[in-house]
Amino acid sequence: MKKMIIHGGKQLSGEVVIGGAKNSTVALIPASILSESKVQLDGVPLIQDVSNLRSILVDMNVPSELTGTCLEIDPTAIISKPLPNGKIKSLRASYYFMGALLGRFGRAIVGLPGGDDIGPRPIDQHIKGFEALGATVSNERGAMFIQAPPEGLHGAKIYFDMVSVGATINVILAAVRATGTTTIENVAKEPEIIDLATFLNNMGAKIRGAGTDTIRIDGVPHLYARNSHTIIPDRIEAGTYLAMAAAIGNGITVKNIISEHLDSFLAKMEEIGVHFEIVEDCIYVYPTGDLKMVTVKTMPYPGFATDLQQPITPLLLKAQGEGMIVDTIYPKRVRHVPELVRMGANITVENDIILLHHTDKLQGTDVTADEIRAGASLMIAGLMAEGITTIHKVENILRGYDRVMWKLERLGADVEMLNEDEDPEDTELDDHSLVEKKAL
Ligand SMILES: CC(=O)N[C@H]1[C@@H](OP(=O)(O)OP(=O)(O)OC[C@H]2O[C@@H](n3ccc(=O)[nH]c3=O)[C@H](O)[C@@H]2O)O[C@H](CO)[C@@H](O)[C@@H]1O
Ligand SMILES: C=C(OP(=O)(O)O)C(=O)O
Repeated sequence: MKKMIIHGGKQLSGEVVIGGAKNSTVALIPASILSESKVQLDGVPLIQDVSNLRSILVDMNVPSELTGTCLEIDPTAIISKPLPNGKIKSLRASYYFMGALLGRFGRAIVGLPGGDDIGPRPIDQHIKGFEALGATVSNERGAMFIQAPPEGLHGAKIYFDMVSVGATINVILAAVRATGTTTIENVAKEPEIIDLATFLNNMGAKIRGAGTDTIRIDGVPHLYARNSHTIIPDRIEAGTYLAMAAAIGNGITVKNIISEHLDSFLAKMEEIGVHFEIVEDCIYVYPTGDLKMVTVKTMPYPGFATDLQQPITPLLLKAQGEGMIVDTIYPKRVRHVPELVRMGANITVENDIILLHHTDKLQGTDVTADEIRAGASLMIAGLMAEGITTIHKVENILRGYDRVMWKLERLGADVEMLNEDEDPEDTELDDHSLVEKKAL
């Protein structure tokens, strides 16, 4: 286990470049096994989730090579193998191997995914989609057994009961090589879904409507990757650095952003009173003055992302007045609150609503990152706080934030990462080599 030590209170400035979207990448890597030729992804974030997915590919005889941020995946000698345990449990998005294996081989045995504790995360809509395509699905000792009929999957009309990113992607992966036409209604509209559809269409798939409420897929028998695919920038990483820039920045430019993907977040920043300027794919955040407290309500895209409610919280603590955060996607996503309270934040949770009050100053202390965005929230709070903040379970941050230590240091932050049992005097770990070491 690792810990991050932050010597807080230093104003940050300069530039930070956003990496490829985690939530695209973790779908694109499983999707690559649908190709019958080599796949190349550009702009891959250097995160633990990517290392873990690559290690799952190895179990299927799919080698991959990471050069800088370019990942080449060779699925040409793939073998159909059950994946009931192991790395599957290490991340949520491993469930995309259900749809991808079903689409490629007509069968999948995949362990139930692990991942962050952010409240209940059922997969009933994924299963409903697979069944509509003709598959039989059973849960045996913690693994999903999914089997297409002897004649293969067939197109179907599917209506999701709720908007789900994961179910939308998983059913696309299964349906893309099915016979006939699949129509999925009430789908998620996230940019990462458009990214996946673009990737698959460039391999010969016929997917229309990604980014709208209804997706139509005409199944094709084979898919071949021919060009390299550049992953869209991570809008959640971008929002995290924008919130950090507003909270503790003395003028920061966040580069490689598609600002339209952050419309609801940027509207909220304006409402709070943050001044920023958008120039092409960069956003410059001015040092902030007086800020106004607001209410944040998370919604499916294009609404305010649940993944950004925690990163924006420390900034809101600087605002005058009282505010609240209502997470309609994950109402139990409040693991950061008791930790922020230990840092002196005036924040409470009542009936799953986070109540925010102006907080004059935060004080560094020992806190734990129980999940990725709670970790981001604590990281920003630690940078704002007086004294030293030690964040435990920092792996939860590294699983989804590209080269975070290096990026923070370049902004002028005084941060270091150590093994749990090490003293600050011992050798410091660097996040890049940490992730790289684990990459294959
Ligand atoms: C890898 C990835 O892209 N992760 C994102 C994805 O997670 P993920 O795809 O798991 O989240 P979903 O969009 O599926 O979840 C949305 C809501 O639907 C519920 N639900 C979902 C599926 C289902 O079968 N049944 C059901 O009840 C969930 O409990 C949740 O309340 O979208 C979330 C919501 O934007 C983000 O926080 C995650 O960062
Ligand atoms: C909850 C998240 O991711 P995952 O779905 O991979 O757990 C997240 O990125 O905030």
